[in-house]
Amino acid sequence: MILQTGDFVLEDELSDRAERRGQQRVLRERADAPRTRSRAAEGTSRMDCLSVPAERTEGWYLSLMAPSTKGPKYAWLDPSRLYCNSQALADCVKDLLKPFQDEAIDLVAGIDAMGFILGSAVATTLGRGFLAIRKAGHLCVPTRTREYTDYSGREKTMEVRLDVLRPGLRVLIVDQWIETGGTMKAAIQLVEELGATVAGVAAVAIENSDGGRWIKQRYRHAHCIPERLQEQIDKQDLQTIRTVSGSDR
Ligand SMILES: O=P(O)(O)OC[C@H]1O[C@H](OP(=O)(O)OP(=O)(O)O)[C@H](O)[C@@H]1O
Ligand SMILES: Nc1ncnc2[nH]cnc12
Repeated sequence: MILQTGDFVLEDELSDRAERRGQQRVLRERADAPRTRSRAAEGTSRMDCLSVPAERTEGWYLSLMAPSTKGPKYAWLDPSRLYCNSQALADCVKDLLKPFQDEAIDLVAGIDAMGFILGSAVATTLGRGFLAIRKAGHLCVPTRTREYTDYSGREKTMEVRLDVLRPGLRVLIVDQWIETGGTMKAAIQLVEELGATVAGVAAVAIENSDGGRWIKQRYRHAHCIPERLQEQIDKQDLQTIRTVSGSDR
């Protein structure tokens, strides 16, 4: 299968990650793409990451995500580009908070690393504090740790300090993305093992993987993917990152 996104095509190609998912996409420059611009230059001229459309349709800011040009060992999209746009970040946070309007939340926990950005924006908007759930090896205080495996297939460890979470505390856990769900599931376990309650889970996207569904079935959750795009996210096949909002900006 070949999908076109502006001057790039996404081609099927074999790899470890592809074998796990049964398919693979790698960005390649289109043969008919203008030759005068470098890929990096194309990335910046393709879409001004600071501009805001006159009409902000549902999920408009998703078009600001940059696709991976680095291959299967990397996350397939990079939402960090949408955080550069203050309106996009504000709208993303607003969307993530919609399901929690009537929910008591005492604290927002964000997962290392990109979950810190979104999580702290959510916490500030909500007027709550922020707890960092860290990849192991950084906290210089007593912690509880948990092993997990994420989309990369690698075994990892995350940890949280022991002196914040306690029974009765309602926590919203935020991360950038849920792919296999391994990372979020480990964070949920840490929060619950320390006696606190998971009030909900929020991420830019929650893929309908086994782990993603496990989370969706058990916890109040929020994400930013309009229903019509969820299938493309699940197939890791977002057909156009430039025009998801309906406007070719
Ligand atoms: O659902 P999973 O398969 O467990 O994957 C989800 C995790 O992967 C990404 O982080 P990543 O480790 O790629 O990058 P980061 O440390 O920069 O946030 C994402 O932000 C989640 O934390
Ligand atoms: N940021 C991300 N984008 C796409 N897929 C991911 N899987 C894990 N993190 C991801």
